[in-house]
Amino acid sequence: MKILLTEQIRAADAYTIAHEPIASIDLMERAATACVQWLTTHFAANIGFQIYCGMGNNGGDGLAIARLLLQRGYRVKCHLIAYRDAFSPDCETNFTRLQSMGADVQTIREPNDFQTPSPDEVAIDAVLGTGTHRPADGLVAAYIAWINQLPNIRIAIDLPSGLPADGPAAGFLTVEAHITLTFENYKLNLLLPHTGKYAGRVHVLPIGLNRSFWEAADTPYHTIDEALIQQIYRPRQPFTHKGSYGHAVLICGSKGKMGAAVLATGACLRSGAGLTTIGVPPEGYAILQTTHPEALCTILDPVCHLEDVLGPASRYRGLGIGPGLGTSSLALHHLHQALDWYRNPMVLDADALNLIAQHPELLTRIPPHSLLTPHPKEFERLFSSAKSDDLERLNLLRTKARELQLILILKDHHTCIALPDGTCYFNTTGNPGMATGGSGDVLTGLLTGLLAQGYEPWQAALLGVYLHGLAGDLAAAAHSEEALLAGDIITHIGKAFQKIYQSLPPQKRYYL
Ligand SMILES: NC(=O)C1=CN([C@@H]2O[C@H](COP(=O)(O)OP(=O)(O)OC[C@H]3O[C@@H](n4cnc5c(N)ncnc54)[C@H](OP(=O)(O)O)[C@@H]3O)[C@@H](O)[C@H]2O)[C@@H](O)CC1
Ligand SMILES: Nc1ncnc2c1ncn2[C@@H]1O[C@H](COP(=O)(O)OP(=O)(O)O)[C@@H](O)[C@H]1O
Ligand SMILES: [K+]
Repeated sequence: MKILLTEQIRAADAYTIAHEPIASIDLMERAATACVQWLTTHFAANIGFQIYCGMGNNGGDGLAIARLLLQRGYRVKCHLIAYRDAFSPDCETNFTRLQSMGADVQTIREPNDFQTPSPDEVAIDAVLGTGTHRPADGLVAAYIAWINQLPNIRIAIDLPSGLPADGPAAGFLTVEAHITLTFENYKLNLLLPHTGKYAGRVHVLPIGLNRSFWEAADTPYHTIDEALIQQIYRPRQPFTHKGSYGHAVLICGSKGKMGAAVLATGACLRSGAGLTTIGVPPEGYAILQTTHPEALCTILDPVCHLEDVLGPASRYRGLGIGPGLGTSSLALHHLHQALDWYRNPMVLDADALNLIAQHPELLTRIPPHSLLTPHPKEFERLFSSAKSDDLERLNLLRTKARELQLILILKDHHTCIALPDGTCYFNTTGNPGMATGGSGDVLTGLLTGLLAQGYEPWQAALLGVYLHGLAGDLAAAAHSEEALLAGDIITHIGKAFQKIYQSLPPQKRYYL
């Protein structure tokens, strides 16, 4: 789904109002209703809400939420942060509607007016949304500093107040939300690490903005959604055999790091690849043969040529190299060999990327449309000009993907996939439980196995990253985020495939 920038969101809003037809006040009511539905599903009727509203449309949402919660019998106290003189028209309408119910709205004109709520009440932040275009100051800044020090749960509406939807945000004082209920789709700054951290857990609430406008909007940024995955994913067909699903080869592992090879192999096997061969150092042979009897195993010694031990490259449809490989001269030898032998799109991860960072001349030898899966540190090593600024790094990612004709997968909470045509896809599956050693090795195995099955490299990237996060979410649901192990992600790949399958429209569900 496309990620629209602030001006486009405003235009989508206006287009929906003109073409649906729906009045802007009714669109606000839809947004507030979606929030109230979420809130009443997650909070029992004895919970009290303190709602902090601004004077623009974000504030209008807050006032409408207050009215709808009151109508459902919740305890609600509403506060108007009077940081300017005039309401936006829809905000004023909702202010009047709330007052006409006899609701008490406290007007806050200066910092001394803030009243400390009871700690068990939920604070709703509806002061600023997508209208934010400058750092908060005055009363708004005082509100943000005040609310951030409360022990209460903070739920932001659309955006944490103070955070612009996109564009630079360094030095912007921002509400630190625990939960953000955002409308229609993610805003760019919710997906980037230095700004997204203010949003807490993000839930996207559809409010039915006009689809034809959305689809026509021009933006390089997308989120990977279920609809896109449904187009990519191909269920297996009956009259097929292991040769139909390709032969994957993994070159991984070194002494003390065979776990990475074991994890990558396990994920590759679970991806659905027809055959998986793993090339390991001599000391890894017994380990791999024991842990994964389903995989073929070949010893790669210091003098071997891949052609001699693995046969012609044309036998394979996917190659993954890097997890646990180390950066020794032997590892470098294997990387050179892989680049000479296998001339099709491959997956490069971990130590393969560290070796390339040490020998940048190798970058131009990588087959076009290969998948590189750096985490932020590896990305920085690869492209030393990488900055810590999120937007600069995002631009660099896109530039390098275009320049080198590679698929760059920058792993993070919202992994970002930059394609050679300059488009970017952010993943929305996955959770912090996956911040544990070996999760990335699992991704490499999955991606290699999908390439082997004949998915186009961009399809393998999007499906693999989504599936990896989904398996991680299912694993976290089973084990908790804390106790999640990389191996649990592999165990849940099957359930993740089933979930994708079950989401398909009936005409694409060939088996039950
Ligand atoms: N399109 C949708 O999907 C729908 C959107 N809806 C809702 O509308 C929200 C956007 O509302 P909005 O445009 O009225 O802006 P909002 O964020 O309320 O700010 C108000 C004004 O504050 C000002 N201002 C800016 N920065 C500031 C600062 N740092 N400190 C102080 N003031 C600052 C600035 O005014 P200016 O300074 O330019 O005069 C700005 O115009 C959106 O987030 C969503 O909640 C839904 O109701 C319906 C569907
Ligand atoms: N907080 C998080 N939220 C979602 N996914 C995460 C989070 N932390 C890590 N991950 C995912 O886990 C994987 C970690 O990869 P990596 O750092 O290479 O691990 P390793 O080298 O230990 O295998 C990536 O796919 C990343 O997106
Ligand atoms: K807000």
